[in-house]
Amino acid sequence: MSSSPDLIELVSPHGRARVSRQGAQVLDAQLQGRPLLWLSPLALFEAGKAIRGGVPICFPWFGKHPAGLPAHGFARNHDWNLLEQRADRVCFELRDDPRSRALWPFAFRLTLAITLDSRLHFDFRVENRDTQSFDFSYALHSYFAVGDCRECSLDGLAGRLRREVGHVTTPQPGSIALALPIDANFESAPDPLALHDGDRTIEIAAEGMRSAVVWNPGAAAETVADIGRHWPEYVCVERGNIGAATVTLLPGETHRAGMDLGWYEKGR
Ligand SMILES: O=P(O)(O)OC[C@H]1O[C@@H](O)[C@H](O)[C@@H](O)[C@@H]1O
Repeated sequence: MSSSPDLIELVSPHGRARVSRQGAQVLDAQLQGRPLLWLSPLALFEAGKAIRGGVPICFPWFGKHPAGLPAHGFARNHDWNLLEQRADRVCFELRDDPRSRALWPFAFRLTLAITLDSRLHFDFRVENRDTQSFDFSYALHSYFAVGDCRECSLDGLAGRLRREVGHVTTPQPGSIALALPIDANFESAPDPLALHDGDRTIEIAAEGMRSAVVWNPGAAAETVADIGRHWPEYVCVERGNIGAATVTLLPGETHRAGMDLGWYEKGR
């Protein structure tokens, strides 16, 4: 990918990250010399289309829309305004405009501040600027860079209700082994999650985001144009508020939430 004014590079003594103004999307990040987030080598950079990798923001709905509107909402496809930029921090906003109102008829303001220190922090706010209340769901859809997803496992969701199309909803019995494909929603997942990737553990902590989604399509993604043979290189573990955790905001109210990503060596 060539450098462009729409691409911002964050640098700290602990690592670096690249952020796209489209979607206020972190595209990739390295911490302590190792990749934390995965950007597909086959990612297509087409204006207004979702970029495969990093941390897209799904808003104001999550997943497929019942009326066929764009999956995961529009926030990831729109250019956000740059509010603040420092070496290790960037802050963006997205406000409603005629394009957003054609899809979701509300006045709103989102802000996303991304800070890189020894971890990667996201501070996400949604403000209702309308005269009526609205509901929304959202997720910070992180693609983590792993050695081989089939050898990874995820801890932190044991006992939480696991919802998956075509499966009975039951409590998650223990660790999730990512050797098998999964596309599961956990509407309540209050604890930090631990993604085990070989000799390291990636920690995914959130505040004010009750839900988690785990998506690992396995070999079925071979036919997806912007994933192809690279499917073993990532695991998606998302945090947000979806389903029963959908947020309602009255006029003038603001929803605040955060996510914090990092990794440590096993047996530290
Ligand atoms: O291809 P998209 O729109 O980015 O979605 C990717 C995946 O995103 C996940 O969050 C969903 O749970 C999956 O069902 C979906 O396939």
